[in-house]
Amino acid sequence: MGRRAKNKQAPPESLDPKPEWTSKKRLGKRKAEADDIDEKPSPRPSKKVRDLNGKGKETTKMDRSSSKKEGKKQPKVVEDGWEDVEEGGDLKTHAKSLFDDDEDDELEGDLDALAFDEVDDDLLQGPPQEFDFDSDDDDVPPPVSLKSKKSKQAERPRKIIPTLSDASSSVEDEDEDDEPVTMDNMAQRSRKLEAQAAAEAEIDLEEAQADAQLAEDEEDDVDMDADEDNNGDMDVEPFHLPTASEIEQEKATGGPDIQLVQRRMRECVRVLAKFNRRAEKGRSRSEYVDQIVADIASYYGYNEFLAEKLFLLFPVHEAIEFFESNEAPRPVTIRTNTLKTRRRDLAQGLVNRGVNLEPIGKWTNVGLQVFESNVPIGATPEYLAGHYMLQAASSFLPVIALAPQPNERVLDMASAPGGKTTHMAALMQNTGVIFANDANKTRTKSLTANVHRLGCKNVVVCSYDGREFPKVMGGFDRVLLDAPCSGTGVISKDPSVKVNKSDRDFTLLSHLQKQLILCAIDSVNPESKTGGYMVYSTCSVTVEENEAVVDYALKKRPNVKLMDTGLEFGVEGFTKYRGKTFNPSVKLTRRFYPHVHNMDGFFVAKFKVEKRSKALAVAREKEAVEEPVLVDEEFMTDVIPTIPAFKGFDAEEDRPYLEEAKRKRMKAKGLRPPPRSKAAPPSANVVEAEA
Ligand SMILES: C[S@@+](CC[C@H](N)C(=O)[O-])C[C@H]1O[C@@H](n2cnc3c(N)ncnc32)[C@H](O)[C@@H]1O
Repeated sequence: MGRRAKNKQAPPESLDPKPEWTSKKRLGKRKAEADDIDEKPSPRPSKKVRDLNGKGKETTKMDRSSSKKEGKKQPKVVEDGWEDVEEGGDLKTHAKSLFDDDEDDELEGDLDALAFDEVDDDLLQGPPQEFDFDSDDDDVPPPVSLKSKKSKQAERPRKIIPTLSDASSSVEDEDEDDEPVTMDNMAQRSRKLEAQAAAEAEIDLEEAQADAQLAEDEEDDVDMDADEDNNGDMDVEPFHLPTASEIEQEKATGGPDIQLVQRRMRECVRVLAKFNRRAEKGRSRSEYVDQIVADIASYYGYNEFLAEKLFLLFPVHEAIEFFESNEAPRPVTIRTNTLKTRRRDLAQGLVNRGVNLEPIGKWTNVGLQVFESNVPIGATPEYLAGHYMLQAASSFLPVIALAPQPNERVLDMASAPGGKTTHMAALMQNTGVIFANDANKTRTKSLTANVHRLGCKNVVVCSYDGREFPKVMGGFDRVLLDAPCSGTGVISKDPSVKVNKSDRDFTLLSHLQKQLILCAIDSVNPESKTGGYMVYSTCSVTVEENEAVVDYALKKRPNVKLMDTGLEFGVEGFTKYRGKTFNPSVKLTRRFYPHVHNMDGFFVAKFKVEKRSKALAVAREKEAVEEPVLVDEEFMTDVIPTIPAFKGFDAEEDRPYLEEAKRKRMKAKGLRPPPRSKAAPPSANVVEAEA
């Protein structure tokens, strides 16, 4: 679809009130059918996802408000406490004062000069090349106007596992959402939302307690499980996994019925939660896992390989939440370009055009979340004047973690189309120098366009393979490697990821990422007076693109260590994953998930680079050795039992242990061990007695 078409406001969709799940639809084509919108209005409120501003805002907000705000409202501009803050300042302090009532009168620049009374959408869209809608994951403007998101939301499949939080999808919020956000009511609404957040926290606590109670009740409820349906009714047919021939038959008849798949997923979740009690006799855990993965793949339209890879990242119940969240769009967010304006002024200008927006949250002093707009948000005069960048909230994170300082020398190793480069330029107040590199020359065009549009004067654009650094240049105070990745964190934006990634892609990507991360580290000046940092990020959630890459870097470069990212939220990185153990410090990395943080899936790791020295290498090696090593029980026989007051080896005493160890080793190699000698085999009791 061309850009023009993408930006055009979609005509209102008619929503047939026929319940979505009454139709006997077959799976597979569900996402592709245009008439789905008519057929499947969501029968209940969309899932509420906790917003990062801590206000408990819901993604459904856009839906509700969009229908209410048809007229071109021109809210009057008032002094409402949109106190803007210096980029790079103390975020926490500024966050506190974000909605204070003292107004900063000093206006920089005059937006009126740009103000258009009537905005002609088509005119504003202009020729395609004027806008950077390049395919970068982070900085893609909404493909259609905000209003059309409404129909996309309505398309969302019903949740498989309803949670308590769904029930609390607040009715109370609706009154508030009826009202457009204006400069008048913004501070007041913010306070209200914060109160709601507190209430939500309480609800969460109650939910957790209720869950705990439920778990306890389930313990006592042994016999009921077998015949209960999801509503607790006793007379439904007990669930059984389909046999191979039943599956064959399903395939022959065009795939399973959607309701059947839903029920099967629900039941598999239930069984896997308490396998020993609920599984059918003779069925293994892996059979249930295989079934639920196959059903997830067909229900949500993934290839089975990726469905399994993503499924395994989470506890079963949470995995469904993750897949669900990929079906809903993330909030549309913009980043104020503080080189040209202040957030308050930008918000004022956009509100005047009928844009419904709010600050994203306290963790950023430049982000705005757009709920609804009468004008295409990627083509307002403010956009064209470079006052903001359309940018996913998640893509602010690596820049915040890197925290580039004025007058530094910075490398953005994979930078197109420049969302993060231009953010860094703003934090550096257009001082110092940023080398914005991208291997893809074509993509550097949109990077250059953004650099110009946003008025960044400290950026040098270049196009090398990142693996050529630091040979081409090095000695940077800070380096950002926002690595090329599979995009498993941005599936809601690019659903093609669901089917176009194979095992080989992940292997190749992980390999490239490992090469790039070493080059990024080596490009840092360890003697930098102000920095010496490297941030690695991806918009993917897979372990091989994230923790495994970071762990590899730690192993290969003893002169680096992981640091706290400084980000206020996010889930700790994995230190163990499916039999792999990573350096314990990998838990300092941060993961971000759509179903938890209501932003794209993302990963951020921050490294401090020190001077290479032999002593450091030895120290790191020692640290690594001193870490507890998990040994498979199979090999435990090689370990000499710890005996208090150990007085040295006694060959005769140790013989049974050594013999036993030898027997096990031989068995492991498939050899037949010799019969045991007459000496008693070692046992814990013997050791204790001897001790
Ligand atoms: C996730 S995108 C970067 C997004 C960018 N940081 C931003 O915020 O706008 C990854 C980029 O890596 C580039 N890339 C791929 N392989 C590369 C390589 N070997 N060296 C440098 N850049 C590469 C791609 O062209 C792509 O633009």
